[in-house]
Amino acid sequence: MAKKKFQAFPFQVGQRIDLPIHALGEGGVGIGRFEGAAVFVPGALPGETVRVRIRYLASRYAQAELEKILQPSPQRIEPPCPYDARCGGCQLQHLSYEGQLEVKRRQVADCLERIGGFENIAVPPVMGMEEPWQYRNKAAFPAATRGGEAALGFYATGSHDLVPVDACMIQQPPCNAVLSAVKAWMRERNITPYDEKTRQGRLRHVLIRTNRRGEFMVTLVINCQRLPEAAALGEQLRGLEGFVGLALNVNREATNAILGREIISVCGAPTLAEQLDELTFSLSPASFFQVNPLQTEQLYQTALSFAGLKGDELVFDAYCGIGSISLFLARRAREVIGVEIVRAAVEDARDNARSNGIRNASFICAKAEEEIPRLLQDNRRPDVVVVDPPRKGCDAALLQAISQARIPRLVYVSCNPSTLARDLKLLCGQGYTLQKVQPVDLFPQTMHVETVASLQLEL
Ligand SMILES: C[S@@+](CC[C@H](N)C(=O)[O-])C[C@H]1O[C@@H](n2cnc3c(N)ncnc32)[C@H](O)[C@@H]1O
Repeated sequence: MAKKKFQAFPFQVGQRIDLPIHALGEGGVGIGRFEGAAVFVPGALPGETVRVRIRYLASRYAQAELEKILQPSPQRIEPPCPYDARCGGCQLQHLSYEGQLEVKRRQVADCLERIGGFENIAVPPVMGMEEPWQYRNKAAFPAATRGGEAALGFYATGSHDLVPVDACMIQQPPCNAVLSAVKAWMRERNITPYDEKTRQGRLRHVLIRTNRRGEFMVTLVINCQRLPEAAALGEQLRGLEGFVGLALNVNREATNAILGREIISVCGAPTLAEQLDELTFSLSPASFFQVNPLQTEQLYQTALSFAGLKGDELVFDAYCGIGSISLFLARRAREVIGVEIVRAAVEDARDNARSNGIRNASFICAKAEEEIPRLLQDNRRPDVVVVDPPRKGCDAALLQAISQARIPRLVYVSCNPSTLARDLKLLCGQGYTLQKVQPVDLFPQTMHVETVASLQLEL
């Protein structure tokens, strides 16, 4: 059954209206209201008045195309990246960095108020970067044929249309030189890009992982079992400063997942090392790792300070990934137990603990919502629980178990302010008080924001 349209849209498709923009929504889309109806306008900024053409009426909102900026925001700037209008990677390059941080602060405050019902919580300024460029340590460039030529680039927003790129301004420096070398090799060796429709072509993605020491590792995701020409690429990459390794990843499935299971080393080392604070992490092509190491240190230091550890605590780290937060905490706690659903990440976490000489952190491969209640039933009572769930937030069963066990302190690290606000509301309905929140900018030029919240059990 077709969804009922908003009762009284005061306009029709194709109509032009002038609209003040008051907020940014998901994906950095400007939001305005016209006679009560919400209108989404890509490219428009809060504080602007814009002329738009209505393109689409959904059940509760309209989408419109920006035709003219009648009154620009003082925070509007010329996007420095030449691919900005087409590439789907960044959404906020047309907004000054100061403006980006304020938009993110307001987004967190708005979710806490609207979804969480927290009216009196002060959201401090977002912890931003001094230099909000060249921060990413990982890029996955899809390959495709464009204009009869093999190309690497990024997809346009909401599509699989490749925008060929020569350089990306948010990647750490070695990435762009490596990208050029791989593209030259593709042309010289006639490496055919994968075609999603025909499922023909050999190269699907090029993954470039870098670190703050200027080192890099390349993984070619291929739609075949072997790629003999990769040896020649290995030779060329060895000539670039910072080369660590080249690997193949076989992915022959008709899937949107970038990586397949099999990884074959071509030359060099199979992992790249990255340092966070004094901890060293060894990253294989498939390992999850935060993409902005400098800001990850800020995020984890904030979580650590919110945890208020004195040295004799037992801490649970739910959704621990490769154990990076756990290892940060373990240096200040008696014991840390991390719980993570992905087996390979748990193995990485154990290796990382070993290689950093940390003996008081252990890792369990399980669903947090099942394992943590089990640990609590076995009388393992933590002093602090840290949670860092995926975008959908924590499973309600986990939050229920934590509050029933009356765990004194909780630190919530979140990549989604909406689900954070939902979960904080639930916890505060069960005896916790929200003490403070701190947003941290791990993804400059994009709409994403991380937030750390601290909760205390009311006595
Ligand atoms: C946002 S990441 C956090 C990773 C880690 N704390 C870090 O900072 O690198 C969320 C993690 O939760 C894991 N995960 C997803 N669902 C889970 C579940 N039900 N139980 C345990 N872990 C889960 C994912 O595999 C992922 O590693």
